[in-house]
Amino acid sequence: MPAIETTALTKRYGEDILAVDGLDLTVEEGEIFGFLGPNGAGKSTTINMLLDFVRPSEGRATVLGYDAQDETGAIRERIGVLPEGATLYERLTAREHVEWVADTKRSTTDVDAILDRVGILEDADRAAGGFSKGMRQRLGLGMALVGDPDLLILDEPSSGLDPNGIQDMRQLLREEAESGTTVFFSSHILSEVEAVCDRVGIMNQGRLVALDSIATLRDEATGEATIEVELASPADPESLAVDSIDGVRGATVEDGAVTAVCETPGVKVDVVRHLDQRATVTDILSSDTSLEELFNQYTGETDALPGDEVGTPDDARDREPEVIA
Ligand SMILES: Nc1ncnc2c1ncn2[C@@H]1O[C@H](COP(=O)(O)OP(=O)(O)OP(=O)(O)O)[C@@H](O)[C@H]1O
Repeated sequence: MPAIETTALTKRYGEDILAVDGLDLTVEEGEIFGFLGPNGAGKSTTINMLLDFVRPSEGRATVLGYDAQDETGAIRERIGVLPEGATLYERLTAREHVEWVADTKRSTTDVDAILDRVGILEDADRAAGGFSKGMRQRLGLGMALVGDPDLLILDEPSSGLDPNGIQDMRQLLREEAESGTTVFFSSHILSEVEAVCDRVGIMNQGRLVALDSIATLRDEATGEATIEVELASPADPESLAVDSIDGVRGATVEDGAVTAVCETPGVKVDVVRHLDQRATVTDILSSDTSLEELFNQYTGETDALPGDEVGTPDDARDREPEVIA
């Protein structure tokens, strides 16, 4: 049974806004799934439909096998949720917040252990009203962990966290997944999800434009890679003949520095071997498609767009103007 399954899930706001456009998505049990997309892509709206905070215009969704609209009680008991901008009660302490969720879920969870896991045990008896953004986020995450949920749904979980907090959060998500919990979380930063996710889905303008592991998405992207090789002494470009290497799109030789643009990252090794036979290589600098470039390719920010079975950014860009960004 998939942890989450949506079928043609659609949400319109009024006549003009198509926030989620026929989403078909399956998240398997035990996965850490990153739900990516730029601002306004439809991530929160999708999550809100899974949680029945928002009713779909069309289509349906199941969560842990239950209908997301008709069986919300059964779902709530088994999931943990960190909604976007989680609301806290200013006068309640951190401990009282977690206890309150435990009561609602009829869970005998160890409240202190949870507060410790999210790094706010020392502040357990302070009112949440005085908490920083990061502490609020940690508390929200703690509330989501109550009752050892089978599925965690987290909307932008690292929002407001400092680098240490982001690191702690990643660790916590990994631990949860190791214990069998499915983790579904949204983010608009690709590098943030790369460290923890098994698969990612990239949303753009309400549609899923990519769905795979980041490694595969990288392969499907342009794959272009650049290598710079420093030689011990200036060399004659003709004698180096870097252009003649299979898979090299273009090369420049300036004094002792050779720069080659390769069709795929694998060609970089051929360039180094080739040069090493003709000159003395003293240094190598290499770069692949950056995560940001990759993300931009899928969300239509550049001209070089990778194809994808699920849909392409071209489709997204070509749609009718009533579809908002
Ligand atoms: N209640 C609403 N009424 C009208 N439009 C809405 C409403 N909620 C969301 N939208 C619109 O739907 C689109 C998708 O928004 P959504 O919040 O789902 O995007 P997102 O991917 O979560 O973005 P972000 O990363 O900024 O949180 C946006 O254009 C947004 O303005």
